[in-house]
Amino acid sequence: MTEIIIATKNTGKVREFKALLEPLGYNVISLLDFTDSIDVEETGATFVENAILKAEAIANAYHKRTIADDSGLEIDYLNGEPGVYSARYAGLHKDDKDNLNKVLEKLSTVHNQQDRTARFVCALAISSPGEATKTVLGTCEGYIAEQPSGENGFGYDPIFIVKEKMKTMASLSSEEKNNISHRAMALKKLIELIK
Ligand SMILES: O=c1[nH]c(=O)c2ncn([C@@H]3O[C@H](COP(=O)(O)OP(=O)(O)OP(=O)(O)O)[C@@H](O)[C@H]3O)c2[nH]1
Ligand SMILES: [Mg+2]
Repeated sequence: MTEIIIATKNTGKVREFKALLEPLGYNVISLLDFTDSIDVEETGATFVENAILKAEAIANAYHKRTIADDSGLEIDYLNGEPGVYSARYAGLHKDDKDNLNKVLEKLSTVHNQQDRTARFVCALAISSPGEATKTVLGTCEGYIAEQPSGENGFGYDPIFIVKEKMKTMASLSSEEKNNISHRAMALKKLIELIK
């Protein structure tokens, strides 16, 4: 089995990467498997810049092939917010519920669905010792719901209505999400690039 590090501490992401990569023969390890893992500051202005920062820092620290994911939600009415600040939108304590409530609050006067358009974006960077870093981008279009629904997924999934399904991401099964998500789209491109 080919071992690959996913440079994340986000349990939702780890679960999805395992489901997507293990059937292809990859042994997925994440920063949750290291007791001494380093924290990489996300100082980039874009998802791609942050994914590169995380992938290169972890590949250099552990001398192994590493994929990093920087992702988030872009809401058109809010000029692209929360964007790269998605994880820490309501503060550095990084609470999913507080983050999605802040979004609902900011859109509380906007009732026309056409004014609530949004997309999930996922940038992946892959860094291997001695090789140039490669990046890809995946997106998933939708709308912000007026209230949360669904129990699956993580983050903003309960308030993100997937355009293709007209259901919230959190109402989809993990198999359905992993067929259409921003992360799945990006990973498909990355696998083409590295195989
Ligand atoms: O509902 C969601 N479904 C998704 O599929 C999804 N993907 C990303 N996000 C949001 O965007 C932040 C990423 O920020 P992020 O890339 O910096 O990750 P993170 O800080 O959570 O972990 P790490 O990978 O940096 O260790 C996350 O925390 C979430 O709030 C998602 N929300
Ligand atoms: Mg982060």
